[in-house]
Order: sequence, then structure tokens, then C-alpha cells
Amino acid sequence: MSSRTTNLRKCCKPVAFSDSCSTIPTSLSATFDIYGLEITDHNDKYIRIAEKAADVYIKISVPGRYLVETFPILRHLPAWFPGASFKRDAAKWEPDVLALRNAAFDNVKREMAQGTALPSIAASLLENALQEKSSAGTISQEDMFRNITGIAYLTGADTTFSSVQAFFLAMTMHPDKQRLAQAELDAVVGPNRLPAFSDRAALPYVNALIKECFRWHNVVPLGIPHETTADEEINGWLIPKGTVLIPNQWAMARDETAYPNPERFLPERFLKDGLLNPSVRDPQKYAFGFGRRICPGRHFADASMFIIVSSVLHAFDIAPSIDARGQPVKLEAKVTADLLLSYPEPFECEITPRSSNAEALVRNAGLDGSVDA
Ligand code: HEM
Repeated sequence: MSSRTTNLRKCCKPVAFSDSCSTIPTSLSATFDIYGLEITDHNDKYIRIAEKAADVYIKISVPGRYLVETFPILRHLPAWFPGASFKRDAAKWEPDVLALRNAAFDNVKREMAQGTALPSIAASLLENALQEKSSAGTISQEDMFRNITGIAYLTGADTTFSSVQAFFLAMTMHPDKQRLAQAELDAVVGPNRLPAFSDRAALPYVNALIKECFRWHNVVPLGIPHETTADEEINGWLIPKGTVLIPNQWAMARDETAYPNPERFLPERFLKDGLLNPSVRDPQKYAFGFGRRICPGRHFADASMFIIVSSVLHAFDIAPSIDARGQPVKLEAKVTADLLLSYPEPFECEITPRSSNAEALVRNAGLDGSVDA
């Protein structure tokens, strides 16, 4: 939900739709939204709050920024002491982080009291707690819900959005792959409804396309550094306890022995005889990190990608925009050089409903708040 989200929003030019293209992924994913926020404007107060908190996150995620990471004893220094800038920075940034944790959550509580809350994870957590009547509504439980939803919002929105951007870029560049996925969706889902999670097992090509999106565009190319807690020996090399390891996830995704022609977008590499081939290295094994700090939102991210990718392809055609000479604009797969998260560079595409029936399906989607399990 940072400024990155505006790239696609500004650049897409939906032809038959009068709405901004940003409403497409948002409305389709509304049922599993964290706060049930309907964001229509980049100046939205919740976007600004998320951007400020994301800036803090990016600043503190640079390994070695503070000496206290190497010498934890320094945490006992008073804030005014030289070398204790981590304490001064923490105090300076605390309001931004607390705003992220509290503002949207307070809004959910307010809307629940008024009976106007949209379906969301925050609302479900609160509702379930109230129904269970266990320790429902206690301060500590509510604190936990605020922490869960706040961290999910901070870590899950930009990462998932980067993958969704990569999907739109891949579809703009590879109409043939798009058509194959649409043919599969037409056969399995049919014209009278949008795809549901229960369709997933019957959609091998769509699943392969999602895996290829995760591989082709690495959201966290150098992963998150980890420190070994014991001596390790790998292929005859000793990795002593306390070594900081930087997992080169980008290289894992570009490994020619696992993925011939790694620069090409080829969902077929994950298929054999029309089914997913389990012997091909699954990008989900590295795209979400490693060990006990592996991304806890990976199943959520994968499910989000499935429902967004399948719904968008079922209802829309994605095509290059047309230049002044009436020719389709040629795109290149370029990504930003950010240290932590990588995004496709801004690009233009045109998104049009595949039919008036498809448009009606989207316009009516989820109006009753229904979710397919
Ligand atoms: C395409 C989407 C996503 C990608 C590529 C991604 C990737 C990652 C990676 C590489 C890590 C670092 C793991 C490590 O330390 O080795 C991570 C951590 C994390 N992710 Fe995700 N993530 C995504 C979506 C999400 C979502 C949707 C959520 C929450 C709903 C989430 C929550 C988290 C949290 C809380 C951490 C920190 C875990 C810890 O430090 O213990 N992520 N993610």
C-alpha cells in the first residue's frame, strides 16, 4: 500500500470501464481484506499512514545499520549516549508505527459499532472473540489483534502487490499465455460466475502461471539476512556459528539447471502431461524465505494471488497500450533497484472486460459479502 501501488493505478488505461483500474484487484480481494478499507484515492489517510510506517520498516531493515545488532549489550545505553541513535530513532518513529497499528483498526471497531463494517480479518477476529466470550474484548487480546493485523498490513500489502504488478506485466507481454489460462478458466468455471478457491485443483495452467509469476519476478531478491545459531558444514565448507547469511533468492529463481531459459516467462515449465510437475523446483520454496522466520503470510499471499489472477483473467483482457502511431507499446521486464523489495518499473497496459457478461460478474462480485471457502 505504499507509493508503489500508484504505478499500476496511474498507468493502466481501462478502455470500456470508467472506474480506475485500481478497483479491479481491490474489489475482487475485498472479502479477505485485512481492514475492509475501500481505498479509492492515493491521498487516502490510510495510504499515507501505511507509507510512513513502510518507510520506517525499510530504514530499520538495512542490516548493520545499528551497532546494537552486533553488540546487544548496547541496548542498556541511555538514549542521549553516543552510539544509542537506535533509541532516538525508535522514539522518533514510534508514532508512525503506532498509527499503522491503530488507525485502521479503530475504524473497523467504529464501523462495527455502527453496523457498517465490510468483511475483513480485523472484523472477523473481533467478532469471533465476542462470540466465544472467553477472554473476549480483553485489552491483551485486542492488543494481539492490533499487532497481527498491523504487521500483516505492513508486510503483506506491498509484497503481494509487487507480485500482482508482475502478473499484469507478464500478461501484457505474453498474450499467448494469457489466452491459455483464459481457455482453461472458460472450460472449468464457465461464463456465469467468477472463479472460486474450490476451482483451484482443476486449474493446472493457472497454478503454473502463478508459480511462474513468483519465479519470474522475485519480490525480495536478496531475502532477509539470517544468522547461524550453530556451526554448519555444507559441501565441505564450514559455516561457523554467528555467520550472517544472505539468501540470494534472485539467483535461485534464475538457476538454469532448475529453469532452462530462466529469463523467459514460461508457465509450461511447471507442467508435465497437463498437470503440475512436482519435480520442478517450486518457487514458493525460496520466494518466502527460510527457517523459523519464513514468511507466515505465504499461504495467504498464495491464496490472494490465485483469486486475483484467476478472477482478473476470467473477466478481463490485458493488453499493451497503443502509442501515437497506433502501434502496441513494446514492454521490457524492468524492475526497481530497491534494496529490500523489488517492483516492476511503471508500465502501461489496457484492461478491458472480456464481455458485458464478464463486466456484470465483476460489478456484482461480493456485494453480499459472500466468501467461497
Ligand atoms: C508475494 C507476497 C509475499 C512475499 C514474496 C513475502 C516474502 C517474505 C520474505 C522473503 C520474508 C522473510 C523471511 C525470512 O526471514 O527468511 C517475509 C517475512 C514476513 N512476511 Fe511475507 N511475503 C509475502 C506476503 C506476506 C503476507 C500477505 C503477509 C501477512 C499477511 C506476510 C507477513 C510476513 C511477516 C509478518 C514476516 C516476518 C516474519 C518474521 O520475521 O518472523 N507476508 N515475507
